[in-house]
Amino acid sequence: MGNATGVETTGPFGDRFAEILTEEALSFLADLHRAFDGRRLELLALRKEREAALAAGATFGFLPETRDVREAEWRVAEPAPGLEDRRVEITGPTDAKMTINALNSGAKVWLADHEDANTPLWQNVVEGQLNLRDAIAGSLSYTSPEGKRYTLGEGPRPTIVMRPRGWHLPEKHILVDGAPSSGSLTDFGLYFFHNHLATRPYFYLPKMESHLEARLWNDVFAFAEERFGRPTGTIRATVLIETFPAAFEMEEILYELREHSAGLNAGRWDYMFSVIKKFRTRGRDFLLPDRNTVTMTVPFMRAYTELLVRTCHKRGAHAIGGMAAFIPSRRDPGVNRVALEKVGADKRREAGDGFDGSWVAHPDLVPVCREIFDGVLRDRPNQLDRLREDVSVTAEDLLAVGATPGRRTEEGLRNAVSVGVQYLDAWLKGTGAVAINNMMEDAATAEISRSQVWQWLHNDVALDDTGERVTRELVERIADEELAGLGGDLGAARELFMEVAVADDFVDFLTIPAYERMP
Ligand SMILES: CC(=O)SCCNC(=O)CCNC(=O)[C@H](O)C(C)(C)COP(=O)(O)OP(=O)(O)OC[C@H]1O[C@@H](n2cnc3c(N)ncnc32)[C@H](O)[C@@H]1OP(=O)(O)O
Ligand SMILES: O=CC(=O)O
Ligand SMILES: [Mg+2]
Repeated sequence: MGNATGVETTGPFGDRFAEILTEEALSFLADLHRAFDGRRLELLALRKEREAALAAGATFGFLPETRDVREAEWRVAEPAPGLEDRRVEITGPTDAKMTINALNSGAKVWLADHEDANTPLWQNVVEGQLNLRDAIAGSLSYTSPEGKRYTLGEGPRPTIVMRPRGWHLPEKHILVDGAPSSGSLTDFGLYFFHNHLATRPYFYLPKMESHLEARLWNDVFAFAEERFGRPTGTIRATVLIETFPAAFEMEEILYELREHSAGLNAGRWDYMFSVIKKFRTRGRDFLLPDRNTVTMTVPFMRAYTELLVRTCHKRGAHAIGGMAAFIPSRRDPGVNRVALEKVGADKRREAGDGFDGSWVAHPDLVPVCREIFDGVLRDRPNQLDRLREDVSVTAEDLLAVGATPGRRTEEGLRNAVSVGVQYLDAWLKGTGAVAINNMMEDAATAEISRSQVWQWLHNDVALDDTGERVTRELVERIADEELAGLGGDLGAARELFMEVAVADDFVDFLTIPAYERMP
């Protein structure tokens, strides 16, 4: 294990961890920490201030102080090599099998996920970096417990875009000058350090809440490029617009990162979570119906994606669509047909709206996404030329949450509790993405489940079908009933779910108390 000054790494340590945690790599992480962690913590404190203002009655709007940025003429950097054509992007965690399957999937891009689809178990953090490094070197292979052998195929491989953790998460196994380091800087720093010469260092940036947070990432990138003598713009980043406040700062976020920008992505699941979270105490104007009925065509979601495409194309940036959660099945043709239909409809809407490409959760969904985008793009690599000047979205349109049609039902509540607990059980055991009821569940979708329960409970909601009030007792009773049929010991996951779904204090991210429970 490397021995950089002021850095302490704490176990457990696997066989090849020393190949990632070298003295030089840890010393780079320490430099990043010393240069940027103070600002990270200040920006997290600013989030709290904004949230307190919202609770006191404030709202979101386009910022008066950045009007100049919105009105000036500027464009982001030209699309970087390997990112010109992003018509189909597969996402997934970085364990060896998924890494190989994603790289053999035929997608144009692989989002290598250390975020929503990953439990940041120390082993996952370091082994993920090993797998990425080995995959980039072409040497990654894997044999499953059943004896199936996995190797990288000969065909063209997707461009790798790595997604580090969000600014809010610490990495408690790396202490710098006695303080836990940042999960974002750890994931970014290790990936950049080990791979910037072997491949193009591209990133997806999650869960940002302001252009000041984008400025911090931009400064981190400039620091890394300068430190290793790489030209400006070597690093590229696609920002997920997946928080409510960020939707009001899309132009500013692109502007801050303009030399490093690779566009924006519509991260629908965290966006929905953020909408619930930010206005959770503000009563009926922000109350959403059952999660599964909030589709991408309800007014406030439509406003957000339309504005995203228009904003990106005005600035020469790619607009990338999000994740339809339906998972295909190789065993059940009925489930498979429904997934292909639902995902197909979602991708058709995105391609028609001007998105340049979109996400899929599973290799069997790559063809449907590709065919739909092929049909719209034809021989063009993207549709940056579709300016969508017909789109006009106001702050009121983005805020029109209360206009969402639908009902709050007992079935919706049961689904939130059951799926939420099952997901947390998987997360605590080290798996950050799972299929439950043929739907992809990850940290973002679980956040919706638990925050929706919290919101209904704390806004005195009566269910539309039964008339029953949502109380702690009802949620506990539903948990008893739903979990009884599932088997296994779900006690730890249930306790965590109750902490984040019914306690009076709203926990910012469920991954924070969940991470505290990890070794
Ligand atoms: C809100 C957001 O942030 S969305 C982005 C984050 N979320 C994700 O990335 C989720 C990605 N998807 C997944 O993790 C998986 O598809 C799951 C967990 C939902 C379902 O996975 P499984 O239960 O393994 O599905 P299934 O059994 O149908 O998989 C069939 C094969 O495809 C592989 N596979 C499935 N999804 C993926 C993927 N995303 N990447 C690579 N390979 C995959 C499986 O490893 C399996 O391979 P095998 O036949 O060699 O064993
Ligand atoms: O990260 C994507 C999302 O939808 O959340
Ligand atoms: Mg997300």
